[in-house]
Amino acid sequence: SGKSRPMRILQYVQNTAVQGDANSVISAVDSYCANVEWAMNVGDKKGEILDAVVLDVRPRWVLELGTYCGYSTMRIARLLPPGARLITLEMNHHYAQVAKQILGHAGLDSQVDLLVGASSALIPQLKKKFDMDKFDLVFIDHWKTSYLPDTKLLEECDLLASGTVLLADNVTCPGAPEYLHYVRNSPRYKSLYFPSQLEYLRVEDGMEKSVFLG
Ligand SMILES: Nc1ncnc2c1ncn2CCCCCNC(=O)c1cc(-c2ccc(F)cc2)cc(O)c1O
Ligand SMILES: [Mg+2]
Repeated sequence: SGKSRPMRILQYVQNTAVQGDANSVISAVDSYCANVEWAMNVGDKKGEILDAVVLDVRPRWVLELGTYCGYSTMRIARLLPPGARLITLEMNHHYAQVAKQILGHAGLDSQVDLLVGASSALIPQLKKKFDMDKFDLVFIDHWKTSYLPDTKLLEECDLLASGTVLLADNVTCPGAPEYLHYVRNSPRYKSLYFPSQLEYLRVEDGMEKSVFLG
């Protein structure tokens, strides 16, 4: 039942996870997608790399590009210091609707602002909309061909400070070759590859952590 894959994930979460317990919601999504049907969440293996980066950065302002069902949104939001904010951008209204409900089940909706629209249209509005200046952490997980143009847009909009961390999912599979070439060759970034596996599968993937040098 459930018309779409995100809807089926939401129903499984509502039927099995403990309301208000983010870790039980994360585990429910992982067990559904590992055992019932695959979905493009960052997953539990790469999720541990994401967790480690969030804990190391202790960010006040976080931007996520590509929400999907809100899985990585939850992983980030549950580790934020008090008063920190996570802004997540999702193109697809249906995905955004499901993500809102999954975040609500986890009790994490107060730290998260979910905007629906194209990242290229929304990024230039963020400073004014949220009265903020720079992001401390950006998690990039949307269209793989948008990684590079949106990184350049973040630079142009003066949303990156010296020390801002960009963490990009899927740089090996499906791959983001132009993005990788840019962050690995630009003198404005210090880049490091974290090898891992594609979510729920024995396929190589990895995440690229790139620190903006200003
Ligand atoms: N606000 C915005 N602006 C622009 N684009 C926006 C957006 N909001 C959303 N999108 C559009 C993102 C659509 C989903 C992006 N993610 C992916 O496409 C993705 C694909 C795989 C995959 C791997 C192996 C396979 F065989 C098949 C698929 C794995 C992943 O971890 C992925 O993140
Ligand atoms: Mg991904």
